[in-house]
Amino acid sequence: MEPSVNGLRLIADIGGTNARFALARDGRYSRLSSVEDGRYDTLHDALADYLTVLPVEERSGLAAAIAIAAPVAGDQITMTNKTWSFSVEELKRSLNLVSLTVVNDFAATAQAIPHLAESERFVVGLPTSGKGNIGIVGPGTGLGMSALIPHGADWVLVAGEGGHATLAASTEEEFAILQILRKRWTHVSAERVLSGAGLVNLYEVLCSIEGVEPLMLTPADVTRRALHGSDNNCIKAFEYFCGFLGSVAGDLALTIGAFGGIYIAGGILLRFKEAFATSSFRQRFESKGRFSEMLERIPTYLILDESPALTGLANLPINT
Ligand SMILES: Nc1ncnc2c1ncn2[C@@H]1O[C@H](COP(=O)(O)OP(=O)(O)OP(=O)(O)O)[C@@H](O)[C@H]1O
Repeated sequence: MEPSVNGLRLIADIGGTNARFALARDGRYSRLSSVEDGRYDTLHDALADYLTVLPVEERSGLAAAIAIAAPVAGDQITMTNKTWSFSVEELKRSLNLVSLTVVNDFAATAQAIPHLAESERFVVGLPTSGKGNIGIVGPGTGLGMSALIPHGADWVLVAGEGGHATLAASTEEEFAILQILRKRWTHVSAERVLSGAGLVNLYEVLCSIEGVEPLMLTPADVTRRALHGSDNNCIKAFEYFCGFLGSVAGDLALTIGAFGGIYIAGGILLRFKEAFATSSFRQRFESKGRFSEMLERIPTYLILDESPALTGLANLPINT
């Protein structure tokens, strides 16, 4: 990768709803700008708009690193929960960048973990520290998942698409919810309940179980009505959301042997850390039959930084 002319790195965290842009140098970033993706037709337009407000001396000869909510393999990238699609090579050329690195957004989030300040992670449950493999799971527009594996003094990033793995039920009530969701989609992935849209799906299913007509609610409406205690099905939707997340996070911990902990990212739960801490999340995380004792020793953290992927991109070991 070519270094930038002035040591600056353009970084961008592109989610299914929100895009965040900044300029990084020496592992830190500034000039943060957050916008809704919906304002632009293409990623090129969103990046070009950010670049135009930068002073000329900062915008020329830039190297760039982008974290995107999409599988990253090869030159052509297509976002999962958005219609944006682009060629890495063409984007680099059209924006006049000296280099462009594109990684999965949860790979960049994983890269941020060793750089998080104590104040940016909120412990949920009893164990407060651990050592070893780390798992990351994050409900936002979609459900991201990744792992960080220690390798000598370094880390190996593992980006996957675990949010699209099949969701399992652990109780009769969850089974009833899945039965209804299976009428909508033949494959019910974890993302169908563990995302903004997933909160609404849970609310609608709970209404249908009770035989009441659901209101047209946004994800933010569901959490607001849940936390105000004003709507029983919203309260239950939030509770099922946290319970399913505990189960999925526990599965990730078992799968990768995450003795270094599981980190919860994404733009939803950091707004509700107290309610999340008192939910069934941790009990469900540990509730893994004969392996409960193993889970009891694994810490779980909520990341309080809204875009840890930017910190990850600022620290990505590339030559800028
Ligand atoms: N107060 C809230 N309560 C519940 N959900 C919310 C709230 N505010 C926003 N959301 C939902 O959070 C989601 C956006 O999350 P986030 O900010 O992590 O977006 P993103 O980075 O674009 O997502 P992703 O990386 O998953 O593609 C949307 O589905 C939105 O409706």
